[in-house]
Amino acid sequence: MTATIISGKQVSEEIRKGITEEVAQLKGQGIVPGLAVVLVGEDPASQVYVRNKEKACHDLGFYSEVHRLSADTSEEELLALVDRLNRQMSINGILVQLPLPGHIDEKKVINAISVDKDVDGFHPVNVGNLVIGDDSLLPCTPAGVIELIKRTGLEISGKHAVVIGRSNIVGKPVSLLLQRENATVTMCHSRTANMQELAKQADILVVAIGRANFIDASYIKEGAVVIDVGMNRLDSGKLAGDVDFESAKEVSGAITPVPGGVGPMTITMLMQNTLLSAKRAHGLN
Ligand SMILES: Nc1nc2c(c(=O)[nH]1)N[C@@H](CN(C=O)c1ccc(C(=O)N[C@@H](CCC(=O)O)C(=O)O)cc1)CN2
Repeated sequence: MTATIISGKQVSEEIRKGITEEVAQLKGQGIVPGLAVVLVGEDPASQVYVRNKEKACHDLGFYSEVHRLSADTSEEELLALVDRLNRQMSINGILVQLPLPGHIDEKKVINAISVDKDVDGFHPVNVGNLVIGDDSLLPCTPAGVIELIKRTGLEISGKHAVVIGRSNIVGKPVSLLLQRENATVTMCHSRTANMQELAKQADILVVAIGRANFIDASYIKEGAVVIDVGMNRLDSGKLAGDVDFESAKEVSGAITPVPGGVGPMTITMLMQNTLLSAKRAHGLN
C-alpha cells in the first residue's frame, strides 16, 4: 500500500491564505487582530517557536508584541504583565510560552489569562467548555490535528479513533474533539495492557506519547490514518516523531511526517484563534 503523506505545511499554507484575506477585510473596518507572546528565560526551542509566532503575525498582518523576560523574572512580575495585557485593547490573544521556569506556577499563570484572550485554549473555563461541547477557544495542536484530517478529505464520523497518550495538552482534548466529530474513541496510555491490540483496531490512530519511533507497523491496521503528534529531539540533533515513519507508511493509508506534519498546524491554529478572538471582541462572529 502507498500511503498518502499528509502535509501539515501545505494545509497550513491554505489556512493562512484564508486568514490573510480575512485580516485584510477587517482592516477595512479598522480592526487589526493583536497577539502578545510572553517568553520567560532562554530555552532554545521556545525561542525558535516564539520567533516563528512573531513571523506569522508579521506575514498575516496581525499586530504583535513579544515580551522576552529574563529567567529570574518572579511569578508576581509575570502575573502583573498578564494583567496588563488582559486590559490592553490592542491585544486579542495572550500566549505564555511553555514550559516556564520551575519557580513559576504554570497553572496560576494560565488561570490569570482572560478567558476571551486565551488563544492557547488552556484556561480551565475553555477546557470545561470543550468537555461539555460548548463554544470555546480550542487548544492549537488538537484543533490542528482535526483540521489536518478534515482538509485532507478523510472521514472522521463513524470511525474508530484510538488516541495513544492522555496529556492535558494533546491526548485528552484531541479525544474530545474526535468524539465531537462523531468518532468512537478509545484512549490508551502507559498503563494500557493491550495497547498494540487496541491500536491495531484503529481507523484513525493519533499518537502523542513522547517516545521516539515507538509505534511501528505492528500497531497499525492496513489503510489506517496515522497522526503523529510526537516531537522528540534525538542525540543526533534530528527530530523524530512517536511513530516509526518508514515502517508505518508501509501499512497506513495516510500518515503525517515529523517534521512537517502536525507541528506547522500549531502556530496556524494559534493565528486562527487570535483572529476569532479579535472578531468576537468587536461583536463579529
Ligand atoms: N503556550 C504554549 N507553549 C507550547 C505549545 C503551545 O501550543 N502553547 N506547544 C509547544 C511548542 N510549539 C508552540 O508553541 C510548537 C512546537 C512545534 C512546532 C513546529 O512547527 N514544529 C515543526 C518542527 C520544528 C523544529 O524543527 O524544531 C514540525 O513539526 O514540522 C510549532 C510550535 C510547546 N510549548
